[in-house]
This record gives sequence, C-alpha cells and structure tokens, in this order.
Amino acid sequence: MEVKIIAGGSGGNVIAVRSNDTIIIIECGLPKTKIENLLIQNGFNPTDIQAIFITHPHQDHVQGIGLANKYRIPVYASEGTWKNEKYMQTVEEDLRNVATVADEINIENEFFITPFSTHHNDFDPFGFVVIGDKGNRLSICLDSGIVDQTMIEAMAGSNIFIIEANHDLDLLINGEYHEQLKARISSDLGHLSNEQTAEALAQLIVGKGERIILTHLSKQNNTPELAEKAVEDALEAKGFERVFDYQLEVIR
Ligand SMILES: O=c1ccn([C@@H]2O[C@H](COP(=O)(O)O)[C@@H](O)[C@H]2O)c(=O)[nH]1
Repeated sequence: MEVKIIAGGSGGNVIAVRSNDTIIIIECGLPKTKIENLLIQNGFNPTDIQAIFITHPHQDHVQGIGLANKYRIPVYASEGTWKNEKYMQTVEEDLRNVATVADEINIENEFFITPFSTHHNDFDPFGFVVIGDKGNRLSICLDSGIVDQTMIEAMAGSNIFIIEANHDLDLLINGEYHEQLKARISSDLGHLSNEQTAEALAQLIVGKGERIILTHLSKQNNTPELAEKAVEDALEAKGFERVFDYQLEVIR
C-alpha cells in the first residue's frame, strides 16, 4: 500500500493511497486543478481514483471536491458532513454516499475503510481506518480536539498512522492569534497539540516498526522539531526508540 500526503495543513489537505491499480483519496482540500496537478506530479492518475473520503467539510479539507464530478468518483462522508451546502452539496447526487461508524466500505476488494468519530467544530467529523494490501492498516486522524478511548480502540493495531500534531501549546498561548481563536484551537472541538498526539501514539505504538506521519502542523504555532520531540519523548518513555521500533516523518 502506497501512502502519500499530497498536501497538509490549514492551507489544504489531500492524502492519496494506492493498492495495486486502485487509488483512494482522503480529503480534497485544495482547488480542484491544483489537486489534479499535484496528483499527476506524484504519479497518481486522477482517472484511477475509485473513491474519495472526507473527514469534515471545512475549506482546507473539501474545497476541491469538484474533482468528484469531473472524474465521476463516489464520495463517502458522514450524514452531518453532507449537510454542508457550500461544498458537499455541489457533488452530483448519484456520487453521494452516507457513511457511518458501523460501516466497512469495500473499494474494489483492494481497500476496506471504516470511519470513526472524531471531535471537531462541525457536525459528525470522521477519521478513517483503511485496510489495504499485504495486511497494511492505515489510521487517519486529522482535526480533532481530543483523542478519546473509542478513537484509540479504532486505530489500535495499525502499522501506519497519519495524525495531526497541530500546535505546541506554549507557542499557541503566547502567540499572536486572538484569544477566541486560541480558545477554539485548544478546546475539545479544536486541534491536537503535540502533547495530545504524543500521548495518543504512546497508547498506539507497540514497537513493530510502525510508520508515523505527523501532519496538519500550524505554521504559526508549531515546528517540525517540536512535534517530533514530543512524540520521541513520549515513545522513549514507553521504551521505544526511533528507527529501531518505529519510523517518524513530519509533513506539514
Ligand atoms: O487566522 C486564522 C488562522 C487559523 N485559523 C484556524 O485555526 C486553526 C489552526 O490553524 P493553523 O494554521 O494550523 O494554526 C484552523 O482551524 C484554522 O482554520 C483561523 O480561523 N484564522
């Protein structure tokens, strides 16, 4: 299973996953033409995309959803996400699929995708567990104010994790965002801090060489070094050493 973060962060999120000739996309958070160009540059032919999954309907996750109509790609999202008029309701009706946390969505017998509930400031946001070829299990957790035990249980056993590490709490608190925005970001319906992400990973990693990709880092309130250090420290406390026990990448 090939996993590629095409774009990450509050400027726009797009993740491409390939198993044999089947491609799925998680998020369409850039303008449509930009997504097409970046996919092609990264070796993903848009005509091979068999499904699009959307976590929640904020602009940086969905603004390029027009890709679905252009290539006739089915889109999967929660009932709450489909209520979004600006983006989601532009998807042609026959391409719309309402997903629930009980589902195991079969895409061409190559991918089996199960949504799980996250905590963000919109209706019914999702994360996804993607089971692909060769026993690969990918967990995707973006934009969530907390990681609760149900989320941990959903993601447990994965060998690849794409998880947001949005901010360093000190940088956020002492930074230049206005107080209301700081409160929203650090709330239970906001974004994950480095420490929250590290704590979650400390519960999830078992030292079998898992691949961790930290993403959705704030340009204002985080650095790759701070995010990596928080995760390394938490995993070291569990007795795990980077490279030997797990791999760690940061893609803003
Ligand atoms: O001026 C702004 C900047 C950011 N936001 C929202 O805050 C969070 C975190 O953003 P980062 O860029 O990762 O710091 C995200 O939801 C942004 O949309 C904002 O509302 N106004």
